[in-house]
Amino acid sequence: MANSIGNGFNEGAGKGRDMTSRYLDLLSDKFDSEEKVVTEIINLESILDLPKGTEHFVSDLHGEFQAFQHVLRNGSGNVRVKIHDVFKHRMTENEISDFAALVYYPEEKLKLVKDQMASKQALNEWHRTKIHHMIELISYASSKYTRSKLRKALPKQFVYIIEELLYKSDEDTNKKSYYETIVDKIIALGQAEKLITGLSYTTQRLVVDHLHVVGDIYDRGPEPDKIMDTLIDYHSLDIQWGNHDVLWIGAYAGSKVCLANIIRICARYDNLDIIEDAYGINLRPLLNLAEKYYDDNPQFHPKQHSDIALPEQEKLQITKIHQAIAMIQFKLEAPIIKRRPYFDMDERLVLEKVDYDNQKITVYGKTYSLQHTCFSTVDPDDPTRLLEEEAEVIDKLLLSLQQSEKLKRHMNFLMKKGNLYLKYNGNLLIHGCIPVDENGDMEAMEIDGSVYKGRELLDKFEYYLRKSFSNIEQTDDLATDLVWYLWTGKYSSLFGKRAMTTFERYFIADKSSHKEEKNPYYHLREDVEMCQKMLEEFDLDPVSGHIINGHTPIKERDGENPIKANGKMIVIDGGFSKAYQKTTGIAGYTLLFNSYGMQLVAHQHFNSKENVLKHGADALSVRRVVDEEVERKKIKDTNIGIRLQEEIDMLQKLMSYRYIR
Ligand SMILES: O=P(O)(O)OC[C@H]1O[C@](O)(COP(=O)(O)O)[C@@H](O)[C@@H]1O
Ligand SMILES: [Mn+2]
Repeated sequence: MANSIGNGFNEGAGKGRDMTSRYLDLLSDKFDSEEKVVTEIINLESILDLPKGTEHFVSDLHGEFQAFQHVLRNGSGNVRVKIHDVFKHRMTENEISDFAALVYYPEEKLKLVKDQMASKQALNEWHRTKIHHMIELISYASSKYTRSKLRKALPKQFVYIIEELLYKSDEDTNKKSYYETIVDKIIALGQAEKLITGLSYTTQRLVVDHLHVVGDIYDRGPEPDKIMDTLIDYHSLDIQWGNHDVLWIGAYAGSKVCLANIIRICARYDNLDIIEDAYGINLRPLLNLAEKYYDDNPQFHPKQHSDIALPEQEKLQITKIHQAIAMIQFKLEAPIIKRRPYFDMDERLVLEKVDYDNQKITVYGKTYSLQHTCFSTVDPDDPTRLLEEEAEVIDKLLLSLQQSEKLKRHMNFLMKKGNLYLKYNGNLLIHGCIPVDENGDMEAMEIDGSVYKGRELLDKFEYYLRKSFSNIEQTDDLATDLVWYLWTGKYSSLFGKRAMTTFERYFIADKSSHKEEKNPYYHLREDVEMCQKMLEEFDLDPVSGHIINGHTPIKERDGENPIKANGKMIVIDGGFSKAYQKTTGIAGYTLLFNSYGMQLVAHQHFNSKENVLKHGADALSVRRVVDEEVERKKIKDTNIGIRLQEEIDMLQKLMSYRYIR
């Protein structure tokens, strides 16, 4: 379940005492002398006193790898801030930007400079200066870390050399030429570029200690797989699943309806490459079915994501696939709704509500005409029955999906690092919401004969999601159905709306039918007391804690404020997703939480990599202080601090148990 830290030792009970001495015996294998115990205690105690590391929060990445990696490489502007701190009296703003660009994209920048330099000698000189600047920058950026932590962040092949340069002593006199020789030799041996590249990545790593991804890595954008690969390599992170992420987890875990959804969304956003090329899933059977039953249909044209128009033939093919998989999805929803009455989704039995003779539908008590229908595989007498071909196609797709090694790796990582919510350093991180009613009371949901609400309900959801993931051959058990419920159900903490109107959005012109009513959480979260109540529900301190949400794009353009309830609630979905930037008016929010407090960063737009390289780094992110710490926060005030303190307590016990008689 979501994190909680406890030492697991019960001093009072006899059994606990046995456990403790067994643990201490084990511990004494590692710390087999008094000196080793003492050294470790001193080491841990001094770590507790260091300033807390910087946490970096991002959310709603939606497959936008380029924008994401830019934010990651510049630490939401943090790299530039550090460069500015060190070099403001020695460099112009342009030089600072240029140096920042080198730190973000060292390989490309080095190549660019090499191509521009007039002579080898000039290039060597440039390398020499940059090495010195990098060492200075790293020395500053690492000042709140232990030496051992810094060592882990250094490029392996150069650790010894860099440490010599970092911990210079006696520079003015005896060793001056020694340090100069080191740098000269690096250049002479052709290692300068490698070293500068390594130092750049070290800097990127030092400015952010820990990353939180508050959900929605997948869907809409073109490269979620590259985001996943980047996250897998990242030094320290956690993930709070978004509704789109659980849709992918659900598909991998055996939910055919989740699978139909992910393919439908990929078709809708012209991203079928993710399915076919990135994950190697064979779409041929689906294409054959689509060609047989469907034609052009403007409602199912893919959304363009680049300025280059799609070739007509390709567009037509995607349009057909889009319809084929959407109809399979609507059919697959029906049996789940029927076998799980407590999902309370009868209104979503849409295919059964259609009047096929008159092309009309009655939903939520209102009758609408249908347009652009594509019901050629629907039997009006049994509208939700899959054709044999459709059943075969979805089975084949599932088989192919579950055999994708890359997807397996990515989904395993999502499960390993992910939770439905996370309590971290006193804050509650959650993608969507905590379902509440208009009075602000936790909403209850029945699952399998028992009723759950608030934190208990979320824990139950996570329990079933993990269960489904560990039985991927099960396709219609409760656990698998509940993963789909998390995507679209009324009391889902990830969806946060009463119903998803996908069918209406495709087939009904009247936009009032498209509206998706939000959970009252979304207006109640403006209220300080309500936020405090929710923090208490999760055993967090209502005074110092914050809730950090993603999921709902903040319409900055319309004056909406991402900082709500006096700073208790921070919503960081600003629209990495290009598809949503029109609505939000900005290009994404990120949040930084360092030892001085919390700052929200609003990114005005993400410069393309090429632009950053040619014209220097973008200075366009705007920072807003959310909360300032009265006293600088130290590691001892954090989650990690609590764990370290427990280790110290244990070592102290070991001292008296073993060594002090
Ligand atoms: O913009 P699209 O592609 O029609 O998607 C709309 C759908 O996405 C959702 O907003 C869910 O996605 P988000 O988590 O990104 O909001 C649904 O509620 C809605 O039906
Ligand atoms: Mn979302």
